[in-house]
Amino acid sequence: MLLDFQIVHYCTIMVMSKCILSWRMIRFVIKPKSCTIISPFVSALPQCLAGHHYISSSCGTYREMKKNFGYRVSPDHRSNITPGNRPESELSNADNDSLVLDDAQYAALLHDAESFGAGVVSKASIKGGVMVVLPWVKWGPRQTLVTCPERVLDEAAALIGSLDNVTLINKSVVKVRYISKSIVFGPGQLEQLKACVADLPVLAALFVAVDRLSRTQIRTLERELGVRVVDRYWVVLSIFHQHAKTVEARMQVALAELPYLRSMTKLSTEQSLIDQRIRLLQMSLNKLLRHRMLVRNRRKVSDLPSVAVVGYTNAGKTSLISALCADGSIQGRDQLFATLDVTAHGLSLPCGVRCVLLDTVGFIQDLPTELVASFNATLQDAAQADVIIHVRDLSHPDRLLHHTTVMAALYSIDLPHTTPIITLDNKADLAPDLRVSEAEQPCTSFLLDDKQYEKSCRLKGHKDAESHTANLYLLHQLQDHYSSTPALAVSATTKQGLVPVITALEEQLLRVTQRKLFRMKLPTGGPHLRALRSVAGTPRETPCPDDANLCEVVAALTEKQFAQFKKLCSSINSNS
Ligand SMILES: Nc1nc2c(ncn2[C@@H]2O[C@H](COP(=O)(O)OP(=O)(O)OP(=O)(O)O)[C@@H](O)[C@H]2O)c(=O)[nH]1
Ligand SMILES: [Mg+2]
Repeated sequence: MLLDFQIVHYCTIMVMSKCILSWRMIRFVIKPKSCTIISPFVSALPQCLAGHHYISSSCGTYREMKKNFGYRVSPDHRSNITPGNRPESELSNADNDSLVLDDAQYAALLHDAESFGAGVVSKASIKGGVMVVLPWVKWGPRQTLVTCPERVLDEAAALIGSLDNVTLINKSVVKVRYISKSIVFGPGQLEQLKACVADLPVLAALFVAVDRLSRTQIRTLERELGVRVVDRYWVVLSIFHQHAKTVEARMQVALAELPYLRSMTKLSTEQSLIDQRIRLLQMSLNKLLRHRMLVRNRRKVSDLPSVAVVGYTNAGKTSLISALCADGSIQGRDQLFATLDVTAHGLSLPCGVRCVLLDTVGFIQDLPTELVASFNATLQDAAQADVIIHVRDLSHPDRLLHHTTVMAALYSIDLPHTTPIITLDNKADLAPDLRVSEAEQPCTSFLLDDKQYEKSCRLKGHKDAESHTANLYLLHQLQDHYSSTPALAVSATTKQGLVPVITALEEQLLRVTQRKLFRMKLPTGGPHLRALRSVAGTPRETPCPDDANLCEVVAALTEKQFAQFKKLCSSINSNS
């Protein structure tokens, strides 16, 4: 989990630039050893939900949701789902779309996919005490200045803390000069580790906190130390296993597991069996991808904007959604990757526009590309969101690294540079002195466009530079980017700073959906008001203080909706 030079270089290129490079091109050009995972994003939202406030709890039966959203709601939310009141006409419209999988096809797909990708890591799960060792490269191009070993070690320990049935019994940093393909620690360090392991008789496994260990490295360490050795990829996969509730999430985890298992076996029969399972699983996922795309297109027609809430794991995404939607049933948890199944939550903005907040899986630094690739089906949904809310943990000492990781992940999914990103510094209650003065600043940023990218390509020269100087230079670039990104200070716990967030969200949604705010006075309960409701959902209505028969209405309308409303009004006027 070292943020080595390559990664820093990669992140910086991403942060300072990007957009004309696709993810594949970036991999080709700079060969990052690892990257960041963003996970199930869903933006498939049906028109029929426009009249509901909380999508996760009141948008129809579970079956209907699955059919119309293109994904399942988290099981935690199932009990909250009550029969909805979708008009029949909308149901049949949706069902007529023969390209979208129907309920039975969808269930069959998920059933097959689940059996192709039946848990692998879970079979070899560990129970008991775990010791964490972080090999830290102290000098050279692989050195990182963005974070420090203690903080990286803390994150590794937090990963262990997020696993059920496992307890952390020891953690330490071992400074190394380099990590070779077969050797992680030098002979002296290995001897020290042996002594340490011998002193811990209850030890179930040793977690070597690097993103990925080779089969040879694992074998050598296990032989020398006499204890099971796992790497960061394995630990994250195990957390995913334990936290993934829906079949879709499990499918994607399985797709990440199988190549891992393949790399750990030498037997060709086992390898070909795994290859076959990967192919079948990939086919199922491709079908799911196509299905999602169709449902997403349908959503575009439905005019219900989506907002992807993204951020580093444990930054407070779920808690923020809970605070914004005032929904106590959504609970954040102090665990890494607590959210692994995407859920959608309806939010009514003061202007009357409804949008959907998508709670997503957190990002984390240094995860191998296979894990990212396996989540491709849902990554694409993130790129389609109308607005991104980036939640940062202001109280975290590694906030610069977290910010970089998330930005790199957003670039990697080819997020259009026109998509507004509202950055929030959450947990401001824990760090009251930071960023407070910046609350008044504009709070939206965008990814850089192609021209800006080209301009920033001067970074090329730094490959040749002295590694430490280059690392320092890159660190400064990252710091500049971090501090120049406008952000709003909030606290999901104390609800401080939520009003500016709503205002910023409203402003961006009106802009991206090309709506304008109209204020008018209409007769209370009259046909004009009904006409407005029929085109604009639920506009904001308040009784008029100077006339009891009128109400003041604020509605956000597109040009098309406004023309419709005008037409309806003229026919009402001509009839009366
Ligand atoms: N003090 C404080 N704690 C917060 C705040 N927001 C979230 N937390 C806590 O931070 C922890 C993580 O919150 P979550 O909402 O689960 O974070 P997340 O980003 O959804 O995490 P993952 O789903 O695991 O990626 C929980 O213990 C929350 O109670 C905040 O504003 N202030
Ligand atoms: Mg969460």
